[in-house]
Amino acid sequence: MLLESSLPSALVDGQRPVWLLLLAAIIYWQWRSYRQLSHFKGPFWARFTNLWMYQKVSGKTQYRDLYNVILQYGDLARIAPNQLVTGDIDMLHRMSAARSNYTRSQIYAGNTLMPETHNTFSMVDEPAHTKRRAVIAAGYTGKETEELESKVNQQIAQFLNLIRTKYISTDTDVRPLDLARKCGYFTLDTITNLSFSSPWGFLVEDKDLGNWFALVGWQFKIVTTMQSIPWLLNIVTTPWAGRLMAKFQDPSRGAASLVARTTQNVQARFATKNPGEKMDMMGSFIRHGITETEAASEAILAVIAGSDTTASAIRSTLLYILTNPRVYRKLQDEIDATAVPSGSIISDAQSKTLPYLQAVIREGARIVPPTAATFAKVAPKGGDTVNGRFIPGGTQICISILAVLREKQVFGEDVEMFRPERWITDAERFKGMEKNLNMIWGYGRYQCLGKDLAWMELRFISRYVLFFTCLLISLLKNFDFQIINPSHPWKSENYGLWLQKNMFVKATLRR
Ligand code: HEM
Repeated sequence: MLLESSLPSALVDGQRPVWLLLLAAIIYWQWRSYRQLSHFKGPFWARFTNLWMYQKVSGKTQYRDLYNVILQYGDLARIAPNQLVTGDIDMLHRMSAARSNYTRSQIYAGNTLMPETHNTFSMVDEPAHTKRRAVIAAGYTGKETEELESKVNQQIAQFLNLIRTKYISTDTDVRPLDLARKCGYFTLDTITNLSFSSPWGFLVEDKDLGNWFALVGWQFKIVTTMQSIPWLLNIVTTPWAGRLMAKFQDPSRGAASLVARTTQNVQARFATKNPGEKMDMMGSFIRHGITETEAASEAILAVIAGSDTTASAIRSTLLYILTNPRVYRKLQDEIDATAVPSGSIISDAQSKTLPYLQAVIREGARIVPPTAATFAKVAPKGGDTVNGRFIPGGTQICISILAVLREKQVFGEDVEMFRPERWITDAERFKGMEKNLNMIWGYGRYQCLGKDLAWMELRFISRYVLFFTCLLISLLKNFDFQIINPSHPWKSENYGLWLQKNMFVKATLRR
């Protein structure tokens, strides 16, 4: 009696069978979704609900939680009713290889940056993705970019100039320098210089133009949150939802300001007599047949993907150098002993005289992967059998890059420690570590297109190392840095991409 009176009236009148049927359907659906991956272990709640993943995303530590799940339950652990996680390099190759029958998951659709226009990174339609990749690939190799090195150098010079003119401290006058923010300015100016032959001027103005850095945190959060809840993702990635959201955005602030500015740059280019004439990334896209709308969406992707990842890599590496006096001293000694004019491009031969710097850069990318998103792929229709276990078709498989970069058999027992010396080893061991490290770029047909630009092999030294090397050499050669607050050196949160801020240092002149 009491129970009946506390139930909704629909349950106690004539509609009771309908409600019971609905309840039975829900229980059956839950049971079925639990059953399909019940032979994979994982956290208890993750077997029944996506809220486990949502909670980890909101906790801003998903990248580490997924690694811990693998440590506890083994590889191919279950992290949601329809999701597994892997840190096994063979599995990663299997899913992304050129002829793999795995596909991208719907999560990628959340990377749409303009309503109704997909970019390479948001395309879930495989043939469309392959076609678009072919159009833009040449622009990303850097081979069609005139004066690539000098464009990077211009920005390094600008960065050094900013520190020299505004942020040099003395014993009596401390001028805190937020390296996190300035590295972001540097990479945004560099990528816009490479894309449009004209940097946007964050460094010159020393200003967060369009409030990008101020607002990026909650914007990352919205994207990753909806990516962790499939039904929400399906709604927000529909064209009408995209149009609706665009209406509420202020084009002078945050991501919308980046979109507006990039679109203006692209429109200006298409308004010229010969839009494909300039030898920069945009010129290359146009020469390879891209339309104006497609060009805008690809340029926005290049600006966001190309700036944030690289800035994170530079910040993290710098933080680990500055907080490890032994490494800092050894590196500075190596740089001082090398006759490289500050800010200039080092030759292949010179690069070989800087083995420790290369080790530091590799170890920096290993200890804090520049991006730690899940990049989930989907098992083929008929399913797949991996190491004797059947993965039903449609299962999403996420990547734990941290598991790849913390593999003890490959990197040694001290995987949690920043120790560049591990890279100075025999060729065989180095090859194994490099194979794992290379996974920071993804693999095969989905691999990062900016890799060549960022880490292009110039035999021994890569262009990423070049990009990076020149900046690190210049910074460490010219200045001494001291973390201002060693107990809170920076604020770092992970939303797949990193949100790193407040990395205040005291910079003093060395020469
Ligand atoms: C340290 C720097 C960087 C890292 C670690 C990195 C990593 C990645 C990863 C892991 C992916 C996704 C792979 C997958 O879907 O499985 C990706 C995609 C992509 N990255 Fe990067 N990236 C970096 C820098 C850059 C730069 C500098 C640019 C542009 C100039 C760039 C442009 C792209 C593009 C366009 C894609 C989409 C490729 C596709 O969808 O086919 N990235 N990157």
